[in-house]
Amino acid sequence: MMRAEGVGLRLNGKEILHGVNCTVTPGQVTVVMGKNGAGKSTLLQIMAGQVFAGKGSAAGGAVAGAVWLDERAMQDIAPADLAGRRSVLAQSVQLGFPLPVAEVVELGCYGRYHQLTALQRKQAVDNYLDLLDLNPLRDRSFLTLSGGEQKRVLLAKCLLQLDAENPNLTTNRYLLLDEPTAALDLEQQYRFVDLATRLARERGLGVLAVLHDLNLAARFADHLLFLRDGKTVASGPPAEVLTKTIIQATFNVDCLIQPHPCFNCPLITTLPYGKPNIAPACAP
Ligand SMILES: Nc1ncnc2c1ncn2[C@@H]1O[C@H](COP(=O)(O)OP(=O)(O)OP(=O)(O)O)[C@@H](O)[C@H]1O
Repeated sequence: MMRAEGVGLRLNGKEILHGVNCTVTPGQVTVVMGKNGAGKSTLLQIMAGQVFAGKGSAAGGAVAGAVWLDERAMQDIAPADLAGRRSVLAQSVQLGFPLPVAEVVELGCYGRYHQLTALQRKQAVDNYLDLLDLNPLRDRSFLTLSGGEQKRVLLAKCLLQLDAENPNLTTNRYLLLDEPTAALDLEQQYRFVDLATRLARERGLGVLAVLHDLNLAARFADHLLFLRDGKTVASGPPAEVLTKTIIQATFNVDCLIQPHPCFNCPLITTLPYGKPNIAPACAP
């Protein structure tokens, strides 16, 4: 299990996070939601071990609290070990040179490059290119891809880093996704989250995802954490925390919550305040 306990961060006099707890369980999907600037990415970076709890952050603030990866303090885990235990899809990634797609994906096995033969590396790359429907793009420069295509390439690299499809690995592995569906078309959004969920259910990965879409979260999350201004508004299973009051307190929007007509989860329609032209049946 990956756990953040009482995580806090203050930067330039501003409280970015305060006393936040977050758990990622192998086999499950935890989704973090909140308005822009709520502290979601900061929490994900701290949980990823990119900013150490208990030590000064790169930006100068001290991180309070602790992060545990399977009961070991995050800062005690060697980078090479950490690389095989968790991978991170960042919100935005800049690549300064025109690497072909297949080579970007191959960077995922950098940590165990010399343990694999050239053929094994190629097979691993082919496998994850297939999984993400990227074969037609394999020789294209990463820099020429659309934003959504780049996201899929980077996910393939993250999954290869974890050897995510390998059923023989016994250590827990965690996939941390910061707004993975931003820039994806509707089909790809669904496929991306569906794939992450399948890897959790079938391969036992623990998934932590920052999402902005309440309905994707309602459909796929096992656990939801709502943040506002760096503080926890609510945390729990979707059935408990997807309420009008909590959504209002987190996002400042009103909403209508109905049973989903197709899936066993709620369907949330957000409603702007003060709109007189809402049909009476939808009035909050
Ligand atoms: N070095 C810094 N100094 C001051 N404030 C900072 C610094 N770095 C980040 N912040 C602030 O911390 C807050 C949380 O940022 P974070 O990126 O975690 O938000 P977020 O919830 O992921 O937002 P978004 O949905 O827009 O991606 C923001 O208000 C941001 O401006």
